[in-house]
Amino acid sequence: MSSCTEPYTLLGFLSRSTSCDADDNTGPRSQVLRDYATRQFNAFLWLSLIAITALLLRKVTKLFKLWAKGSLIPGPPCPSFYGHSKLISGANLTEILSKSHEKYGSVVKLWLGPTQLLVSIKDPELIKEMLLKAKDKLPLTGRAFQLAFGQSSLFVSSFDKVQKRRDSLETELNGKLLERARVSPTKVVDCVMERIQDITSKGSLDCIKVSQHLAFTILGATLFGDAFLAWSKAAVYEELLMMIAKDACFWASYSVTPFWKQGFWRYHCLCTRLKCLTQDIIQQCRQNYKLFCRVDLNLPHNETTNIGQDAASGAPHSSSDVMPDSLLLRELDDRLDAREEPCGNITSVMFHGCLTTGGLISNILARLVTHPELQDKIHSEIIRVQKGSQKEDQQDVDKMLLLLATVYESARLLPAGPLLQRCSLKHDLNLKTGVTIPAGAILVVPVQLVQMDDSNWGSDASQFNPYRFLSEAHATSFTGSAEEPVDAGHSSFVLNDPNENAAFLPFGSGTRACVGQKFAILGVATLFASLLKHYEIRLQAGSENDPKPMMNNCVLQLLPSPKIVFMKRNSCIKKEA
Ligand code: HEM
Repeated sequence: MSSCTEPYTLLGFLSRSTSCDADDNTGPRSQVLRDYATRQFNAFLWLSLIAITALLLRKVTKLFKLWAKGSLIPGPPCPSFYGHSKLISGANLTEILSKSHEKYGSVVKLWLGPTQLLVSIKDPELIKEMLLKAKDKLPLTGRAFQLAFGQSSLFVSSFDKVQKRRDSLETELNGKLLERARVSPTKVVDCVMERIQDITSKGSLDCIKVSQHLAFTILGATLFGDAFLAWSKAAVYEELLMMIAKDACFWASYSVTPFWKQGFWRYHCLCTRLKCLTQDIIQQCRQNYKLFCRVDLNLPHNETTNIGQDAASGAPHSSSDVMPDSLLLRELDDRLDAREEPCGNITSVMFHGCLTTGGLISNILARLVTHPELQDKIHSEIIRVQKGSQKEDQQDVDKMLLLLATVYESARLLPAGPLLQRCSLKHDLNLKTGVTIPAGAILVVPVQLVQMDDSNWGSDASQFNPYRFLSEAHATSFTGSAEEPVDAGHSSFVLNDPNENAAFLPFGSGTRACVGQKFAILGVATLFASLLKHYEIRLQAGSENDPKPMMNNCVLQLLPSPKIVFMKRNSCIKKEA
């Protein structure tokens, strides 16, 4: 029997074709080829169909699981197919959650649509457990940062992607950078005061404006060093940051990036300019550092410092100033993944740090001007601590208990946002109470409610009372309430660690907690120690003194922002700054 009559496969057919070509005509062979192609194509279609069906089945199973597990969590019944989304879009979510928690307990669910389950937790111990176990952030947060500043390894949804960078940033922030933030406020205050004088000469000054400058300058000076204080483009950088903050959440809320909208391209252009400016300041830092090193090699130390100062366009610095900045910038700028945007991490940290720190400073300013007696006490405390201190230029804020308590209390009463948000992208979350939260559900903590709840903070929970963070040295437990104000200046009083109360959450908690907490608290306290030593801050006559918390540029702030004036201290004739 001829080999040409053997059953065919494509390989067999092709290998035999040359030998058979001579005596066969081409008709049956092309037929065979066509049949073969048809079979392969059919097989491909079948495989695709099976894969798509499996994918859909997986999605449907996941959806059924979400519905089944979601139905076990207490919450108001769904008013329509779209769940409570219509209700939420027209009203304040915190208010809705407050009512739901009152009715259904400490874990409550709301459907934001047929596929989106929101679970809110209000009990501090459960919150602590959830924030430890739920390691991912909502994709929306990651998208907002990515859209503005490109791929980075901070503020990303998945915990695995941020873990390494979080740890190294935390070490730097709580080490060298904290030391630096403790030393630089006098320079920062001087720098900001120049701008404040400029603004007051043109019009009035409000808490938000001042705090934005202060936060921006202290963070910039800490991250980029003294070169930042002499940087001519700093004002443009600050303005761009604020313009981006206005729109960041809006553009990120589109599930498909709206390339067809003109407004988006304007926003994109602002972000690109901000990234270029970040590169510019980094370049300046590096040049200063290189110049400093060159000079350092050739000259004795005293001369080195002087020449280094001249070189840095008038920015004074010393060798200890320059080194940590360069290390941190290298650390943040070092891309873990080739797709990461150069400077993406640095710009993200500046963005988050400026907005949140600015919010906290503005809140403290508003409290100080509406509580002048407290401001006087803090001023006395600053003077008293400084008298006993060896270092003239450094603020010993650890001993300024009332000042620190004021920072804690201001952060408690007005967190950066009304909700902390998390999710567990891959696994269901089993809480000790037996509640199971399905994977992919949006987990929120209504921080404003928790931080103003009588059961966590006592009957004066909604009042501004920094003394709640101070207690007598022999008192052991910290309940959060302080019936009798204590004399903070008396050495027998101690400052309570705010994190001992599980309901203190302005910096979040658990696996994705803010890595800048210690840095922000001590940095802001040091800044106020410098500011209040030289200036008295007063409410401008006729200004609003009962502002309410509202969202402004991505953070909660007291609005309308109180108008303030700065009065120089220790001068016979107090003059307005
Ligand atoms: C008053 C100032 C600040 C406030 C109120 C604040 C607040 C927060 C909050 C609420 C979170 C989310 C926490 C959670 O979900 O559990 C967060 C995350 C974060 N914060 Fe801050 N923050 C402040 C300053 C800073 C500063 C100055 C830095 C760095 C220089 C910083 C770096 C970070 C980082 C890197 C994260 C993300 C952690 C992650 O996604 O894993 N923060 N912050």
